[in-house]
Amino acid sequence: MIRAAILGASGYVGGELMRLIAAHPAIEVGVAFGASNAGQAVAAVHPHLALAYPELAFAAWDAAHFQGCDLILAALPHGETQRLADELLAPGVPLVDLGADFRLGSAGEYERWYGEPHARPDLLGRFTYGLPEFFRDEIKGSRLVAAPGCYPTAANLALKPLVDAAAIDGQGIIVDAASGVSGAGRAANAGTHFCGIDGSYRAYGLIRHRHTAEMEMVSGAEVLFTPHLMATSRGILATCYARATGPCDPLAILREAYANEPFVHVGETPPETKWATGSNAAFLSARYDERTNMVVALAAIDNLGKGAAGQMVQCANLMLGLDETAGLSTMGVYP
Ligand SMILES: NC(=O)C1=CN([C@@H]2O[C@H](COP(=O)(O)OP(=O)(O)OC[C@H]3O[C@@H](n4cnc5c(N)ncnc54)[C@H](OP(=O)(O)O)[C@@H]3O)[C@@H](O)[C@H]2O)C=CC1
Ligand SMILES: CC(=O)N[C@@H](CCC(=O)OP(=O)(O)O)C(=O)O
Repeated sequence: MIRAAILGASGYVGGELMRLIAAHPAIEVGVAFGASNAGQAVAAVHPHLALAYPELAFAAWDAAHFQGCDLILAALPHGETQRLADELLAPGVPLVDLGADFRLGSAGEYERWYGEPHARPDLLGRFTYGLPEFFRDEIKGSRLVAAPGCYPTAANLALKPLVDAAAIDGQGIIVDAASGVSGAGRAANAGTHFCGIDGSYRAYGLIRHRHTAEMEMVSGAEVLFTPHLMATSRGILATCYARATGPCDPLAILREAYANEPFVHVGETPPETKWATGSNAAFLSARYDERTNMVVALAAIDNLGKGAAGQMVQCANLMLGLDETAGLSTMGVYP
């Protein structure tokens, strides 16, 4: 078995990673870092994992724990992987980072969108962007992968084939996407606790949400992105609007682009977030409107699945030469 070290194991993504790895045929948890809960049983923070990890406890941060690990999976707040970079790279084992630290192409772009200078610009060029549907071969040959998170994954899956086929204008694309509250991480604040979200629906991060950068970098188009928070635990639905370059069949373009993709389903029915819950699946649809000459393209994923932990496992499988789908489900939990 490949032994994985998990950073941020006490977080929502960390918990989902451990849930997936518990059922993975070739990967097991070597060490689960969770400094704030060091010494406590994993089940004290993730009770749903009690049967899967009856004896495992969270470890305090210590790079010595990497000894005997063959894979590092980092699910830390952005900034943390830059800070720990030397220790994470020292073991020389594959690293999948889900934070935003190494996703953008340049230190300038990082500073522009994250509002702080990049601490390790020397390493930026060494990471591959971990969206397998577009960068599979590069991921296979990489030791360092920066996996994208939920909003950019959903938007880019819906948009990139349409931009590449020149079916839509690359200027002025609008992405409205709604996220379940787990997208904001484990710690509640006034905006994310029950009373802040129950029975309500709101936009946030207007004009300058940092995920705009990854949407533009991967799709190659100009994007105006508005995230929304919906009163559910999991799920992302991205609804993308673009001016068509002429009459087109966007559904056919998406079907062809993803015909051989194990985790992407393209269908006529507008997708729902619930279809993807607990899985690594992405459900897409699209339409052309003759009246307005616009295309609308939709993507639904589980923010913790294809938008986070599932994506990390899919990348790790590719990097390790395993079956890409190992340990990952294509089926949501429904109803
Ligand atoms: N939630 C989601 O749907 C998605 C999240 N992401 C990204 O994945 C990463 C993890 O997200 P998520 O699991 O939701 O986050 P959480 O806040 O739920 O968990 C983060 C974990 O990181 C650890 N940590 C280490 N250093 C710090 C620090 N300086 N400040 C706060 N926590 C720290 C904490 O554990 P401890 O203190 O015990 O070390 C904590 O449990 C983030 O970069 C996030 O943006 C990306 C895609 C989707
Ligand atoms: C609902 C919610 O708050 N979502 C988060 C996105 C979390 C995430 O995916 O962050 P990274 O991909 O940058 O790691 C947000 O909008 O900031």
